[in-house]
Amino acid sequence: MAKKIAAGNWKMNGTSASLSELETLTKSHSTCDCAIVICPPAPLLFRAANLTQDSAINIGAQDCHTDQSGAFTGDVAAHMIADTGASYVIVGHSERREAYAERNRDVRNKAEAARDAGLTAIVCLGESLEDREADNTLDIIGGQLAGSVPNGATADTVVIAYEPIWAIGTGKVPTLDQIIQVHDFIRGELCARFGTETGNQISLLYGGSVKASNAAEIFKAKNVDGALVGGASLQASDFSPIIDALNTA
Ligand SMILES: O=C(CO)COP(=O)(O)O
Repeated sequence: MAKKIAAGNWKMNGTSASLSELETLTKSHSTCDCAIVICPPAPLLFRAANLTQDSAINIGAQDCHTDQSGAFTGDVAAHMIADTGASYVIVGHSERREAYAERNRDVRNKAEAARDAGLTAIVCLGESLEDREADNTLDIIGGQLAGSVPNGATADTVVIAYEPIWAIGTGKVPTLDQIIQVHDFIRGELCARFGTETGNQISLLYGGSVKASNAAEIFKAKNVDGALVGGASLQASDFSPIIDALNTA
């Protein structure tokens, strides 16, 4: 059985004042059947990790570099993220694939760097609207999965997030059948590549316009082990009911 995970991606939102949202979450979810992960902007990682130490909340970064050190101005290495006390890192988010031309090979290298630093990589996959309309969704997802996930992946080193690009921040959500089709496909590919035991243990998250009002419905789907939430993770009052929906799913 895969671990259930409620993950929040704050993207480029939040300052030290936002740590109060984390404090609220820590208090309202002192115990939890699922893993809760909050990924704030890099400058908040250290304080966020300190604040949530010994709580049910885990902290993650939103990206890492492939190398350990060097002349990469502005970049952050995976072991530096681990050094803040964070335990997860998102890699290959569609916003980075697009804005920074990250290819599958880059994403895989980042996921390997994360693994080597002791972090769990949340590897993001997702098709564009154009891909979906051309009926290429499974081809695209299959290619991203094969190219972005390192060999020897385990449930401790990799989590997969399926985020259709057209559903991110748009309020548009795929039908349950569309989510199920892609998640079943990903599960099958993982089992074929890593064996049934490991393939079934790797958590598969859905992301794209998840809100308190639709979370319970999405979590009903087989092979949906949780969510990667953007906008609705910024306020504890919006994210808490999503965590509760996952807990009771
Ligand atoms: O990109 C996302 C999470 O990584 C999803 O963002 P929204 O939940 O704001 O659609």
